[in-house]
Amino acid sequence: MLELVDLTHSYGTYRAIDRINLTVKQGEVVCVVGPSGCGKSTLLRSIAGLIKPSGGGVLLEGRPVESTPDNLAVVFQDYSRSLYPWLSALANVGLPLRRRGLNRKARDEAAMAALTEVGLGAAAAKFPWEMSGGMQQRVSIARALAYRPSLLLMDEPFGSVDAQTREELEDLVLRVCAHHGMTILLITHDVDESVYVGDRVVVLSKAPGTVAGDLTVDLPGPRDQIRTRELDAFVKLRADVGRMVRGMTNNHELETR
Ligand SMILES: Nc1ncnc2c1ncn2[C@@H]1O[C@H](COP(=O)(O)OP(=O)(O)OP(=O)(O)O)[C@@H](O)[C@H]1O
Repeated sequence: MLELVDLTHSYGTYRAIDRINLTVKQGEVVCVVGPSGCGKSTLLRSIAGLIKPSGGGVLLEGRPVESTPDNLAVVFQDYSRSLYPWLSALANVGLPLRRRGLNRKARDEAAMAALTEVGLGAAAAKFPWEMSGGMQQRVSIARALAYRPSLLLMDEPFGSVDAQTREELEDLVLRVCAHHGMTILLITHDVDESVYVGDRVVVLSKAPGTVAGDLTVDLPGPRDQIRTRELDAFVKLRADVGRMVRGMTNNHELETR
């Protein structure tokens, strides 16, 4: 459903990402990890049509991405800048649904259902400044989920919330996306999270970022925060991804080990 072909981007003379080739299947959860500054956010912004790549291209459901596609939603790490402070949680979640052509009543119903799904049904009338950071990020996630995109892009979505909220949100996103058959591309610097959340982990090399590794996460589902992380297979995968991020190994070496 998503295809990146030789995707390259430079800021002036500085090359941030270099000939990234990647195919993501419908319904897959793909995590992208890599060292700081390797171009993860540049990659996500190119897929979202927020920047025009200097080379190569992005195909979403067979169509070239030239501006932000309709069938896509993005969740950023910085929730404080992604919600409108003058709108209630309900109105923030309902706003993008105008693009779906829904009337006010249908928008409010869908927004309320999404807020309930993230545990914020009782806070629908609150404004962002009346909510904690974790609650605001839940609202951002509810907004993306309510929109029912075919592709959900997430850039460090759980990076600014406390550890317990983070675990709850990881499980929530996995559950809702699996239920609605959404495809997820999630960027994180957290190796542990990438293995817990992903069906696949794509590792970018240090700058300019290119695909250094692509690992299938063959762990039983549904994932469980305690039991999954105890599995020998989880511990091994986490070590493999950790080595790849540090440039100590690659796919070929892992396959021939
Ligand atoms: N708008 C911009 N103009 C110039 N350089 C930029 C711009 N955005 C990013 N860069 C540079 O491109 C490189 C890649 O940045 P990017 O934010 O994509 O990396 P990242 O892997 O997401 O980083 P981090 O893990 O630290 O968030 C960095 O060296 C950064 O300084």
